[in-house]
Amino acid sequence: MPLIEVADLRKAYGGRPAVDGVSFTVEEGEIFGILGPNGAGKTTTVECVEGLRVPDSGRVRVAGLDPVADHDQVTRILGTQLQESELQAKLTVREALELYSAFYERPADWRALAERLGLTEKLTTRFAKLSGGQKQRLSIALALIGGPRVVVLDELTTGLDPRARRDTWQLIEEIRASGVTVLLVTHFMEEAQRLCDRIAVIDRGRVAALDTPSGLIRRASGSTVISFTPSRTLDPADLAGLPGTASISTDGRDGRLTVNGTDETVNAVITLLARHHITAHQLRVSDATLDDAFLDLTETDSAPSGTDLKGASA
Ligand SMILES: Nc1ncnc2c1ncn2[C@@H]1O[C@H](COP(=O)(O)OP(=O)(O)OP(=O)(O)O)[C@@H](O)[C@H]1O
Repeated sequence: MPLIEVADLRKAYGGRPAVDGVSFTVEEGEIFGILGPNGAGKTTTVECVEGLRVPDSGRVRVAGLDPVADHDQVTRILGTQLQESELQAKLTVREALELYSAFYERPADWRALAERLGLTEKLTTRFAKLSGGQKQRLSIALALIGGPRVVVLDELTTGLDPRARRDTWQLIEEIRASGVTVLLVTHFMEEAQRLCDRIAVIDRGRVAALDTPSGLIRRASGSTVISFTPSRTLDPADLAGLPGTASISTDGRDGRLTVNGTDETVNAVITLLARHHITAHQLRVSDATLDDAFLDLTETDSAPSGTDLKGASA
């Protein structure tokens, strides 16, 4: 039995569907990612899983339990991240850990959790004085304090600097290694690609694709990226007809061409260049990234380019 089951979930606000028939399952031990542009319905979906919102229709189960009807039991299985507004600014780290421990019959040892999350030095620091990364680590500690089987982490690394983000990724991997399943909502492609076993790409309230990161990349058209600066002008139309070509873009500054295609396209591009006696300067052939797949799988007007979709669209 999957640990989380969501089937044909629907939720509308004021008649406007936010989640419009979402289905997925999360197996025990997975890091399962929910990825999508702003307003796609990610938070609404996970809040239905957490029992914080009541679905209009569809089925949601956590370890076979209904998150709304069996809310108390579900909170013992599912750890949720703290919202910043939930903690008093003057509360110290130690007080927060003790307070949250008191919510559970058999809480985890908060001292060990604090040690594992690098918070031991900060036990007497007030919440308001913690850095962004420390607040996130405290939020993870509080999500784990009830000894959950699954933890929901929503936009965990948004606003963190690259080092704090990488530290948090390591923590997420350690959480999974300790046997806790992770449901991760993220805007960051690199994060999803590095951490998740499987990803549901949600777009406009629906699952646009559900696969492993590499499966999503393969599925998107143009899984091989060829880029080069031609020694003289090359008409992109000549490239468009080559086998496997999915898209072509030109950098207006230096005329560098980028072709998304297949392995077959690589050979065809090289043959074409040779035939026209054109040298390809700084020729690079690489695999497409999850970024490329994401843009291909989601509607273009809601999917700005770049790795930080939230930042890019703000
Ligand atoms: N309480 C609410 N009342 C009315 N509309 C809402 C409410 N919560 C969410 N919405 C709308 O539902 C849609 C989906 O929102 P949701 O927060 O689930 O998306 P999201 O994918 O998590 O977005 P983001 O990445 O921007 O956080 C959006 O159009 C949003 O404006």
